[in-house]
Amino acid sequence: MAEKHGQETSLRSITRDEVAKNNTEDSLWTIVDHKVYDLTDFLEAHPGGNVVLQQYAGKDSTTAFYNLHRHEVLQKYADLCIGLIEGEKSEVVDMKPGDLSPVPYAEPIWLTPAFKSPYYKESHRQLRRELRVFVDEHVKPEAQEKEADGTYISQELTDKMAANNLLAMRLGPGKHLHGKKLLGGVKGEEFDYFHDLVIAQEFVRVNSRGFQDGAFAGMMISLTAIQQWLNNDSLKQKVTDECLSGKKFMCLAITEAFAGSDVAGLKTTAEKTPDGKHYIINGTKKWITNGMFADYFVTGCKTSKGFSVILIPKEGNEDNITVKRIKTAYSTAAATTYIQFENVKVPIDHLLGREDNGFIVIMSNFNHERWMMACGVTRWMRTVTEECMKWSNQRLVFGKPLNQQPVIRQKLAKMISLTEACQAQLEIITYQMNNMTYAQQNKLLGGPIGLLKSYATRCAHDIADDAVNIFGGRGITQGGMGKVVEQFHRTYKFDAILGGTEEILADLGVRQAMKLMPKAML
Ligand code: HEM
Repeated sequence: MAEKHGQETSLRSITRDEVAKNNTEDSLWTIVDHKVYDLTDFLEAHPGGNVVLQQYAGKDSTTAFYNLHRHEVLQKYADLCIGLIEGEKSEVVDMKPGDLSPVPYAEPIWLTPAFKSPYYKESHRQLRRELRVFVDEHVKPEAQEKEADGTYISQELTDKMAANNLLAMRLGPGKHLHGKKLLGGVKGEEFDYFHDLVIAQEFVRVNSRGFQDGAFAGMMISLTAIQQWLNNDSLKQKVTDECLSGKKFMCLAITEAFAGSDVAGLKTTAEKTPDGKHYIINGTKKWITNGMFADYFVTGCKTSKGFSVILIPKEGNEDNITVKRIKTAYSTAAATTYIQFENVKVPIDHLLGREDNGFIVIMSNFNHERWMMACGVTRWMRTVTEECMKWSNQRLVFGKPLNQQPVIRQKLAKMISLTEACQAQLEIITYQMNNMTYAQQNKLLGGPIGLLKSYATRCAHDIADDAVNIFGGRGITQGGMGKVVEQFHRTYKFDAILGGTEEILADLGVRQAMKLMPKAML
């Protein structure tokens, strides 16, 4: 059996003449990137069939191979490699866990050699370095498996993330991190919104949209509200500990079949019992991410004079809560759920904030959620741009690489520019977040963050569109060369809808600006 791909020094040296002699189905060798692969026993198993392999028997198939396969195929089938061509060295970049991509624009400017940024300190760089290794080694393999089979994050991975305080870091900066030592040796106290940005963008690199949302998004957008608004301190501590240690899962249950962004139109009711000690909750919720396996539901309800947010534990209410899976455009790994609450009884100290004042609870929570989505979709856009840069470089059309066509270069220029513009705007806003109190952020950043998310998802729309055209049939095929582009094109709309639609957020940005308008005349 051959050594793992990349360990060239231990590979046997083989001449091209020797390879040429192994050109029958009884012994079929081929050369890819100066390495020799024995495909004799792979002929029948090859997904592209045996005929194409026979056409390259004994020959160098490097160009043909990269015209049709991702490099990861060679990493997966490393055992087929039997040697290295004498006097030659492989040239294709063999990425290891944690590596930065050498493709231009595949990394943000602050991670590009020789470029500088005023925003990132050594601790951001250290966190990113260690986190990328963690994500590549532990999260990516499971994410891709679950994305494909539609099942949920494993307890083993959840535990690993909890042990490294990764669940806690998803909530952003705050007291919940104080006293903790984080990846890269970062102290919990120094964790700021740029660390938060690093976390958000590195996780997106698993390229598994459904899994990513199912595993992390629900808790990220609901536990923050518990921290800020739940009045019962011991309950707050208990729930926070359970969720951040990965023992329990939480989701945010606001939207219904009846209303999404229009919170006033919600129909789930919470009525007080005659003794005033409990709420009785009745109603339904729709599109609730990770609701299938949630232990806690942070739920929007109509109360006597308005809208309130209440924490509903599943424990004790098992017979009164039903969950049904909703199939959406993304993988069922997201655990998107239709929920019914039927006479669910919870003590009144499970209320967040004040009764009938739930609007502020939801609104104050939105800034971080929307900013986080802008971090994510911007990073996705970058990954898709990288895919297009690579593909147009290796794909041969009309006898030359695709990127020799000016029309393709125009598309790449647009993709790069849109991605860099979003990242730049994101970093400017992140810097403001770092220098404002929570109250100032609520007052001043709702509009700018709304405009940022709305613009980023519009850019995602354009990038998805161009990327599919660059990839052709592969851009609409799950698996193989176009798999990342296909997934992005299928799922980028989630960012345009979740957490406030593109239109509502654009409008919010302008309305907030209008409120600040002085009596200035032309
Ligand atoms: C080390 C050698 C090779 C391995 C391990 C390999 C493996 C694979 C795998 C896993 C696929 C499934 C699609 C994907 O995941 O990308 C595939 C598809 C395919 N392979 Fe190979 N392959 C090898 C060499 C070749 C060669 C030399 C040719 C000849 C040109 C070839 C032609 C094809 C074709 C035509 C497809 C279908 C691609 C498509 O649907 O777009 N393969 N191969």
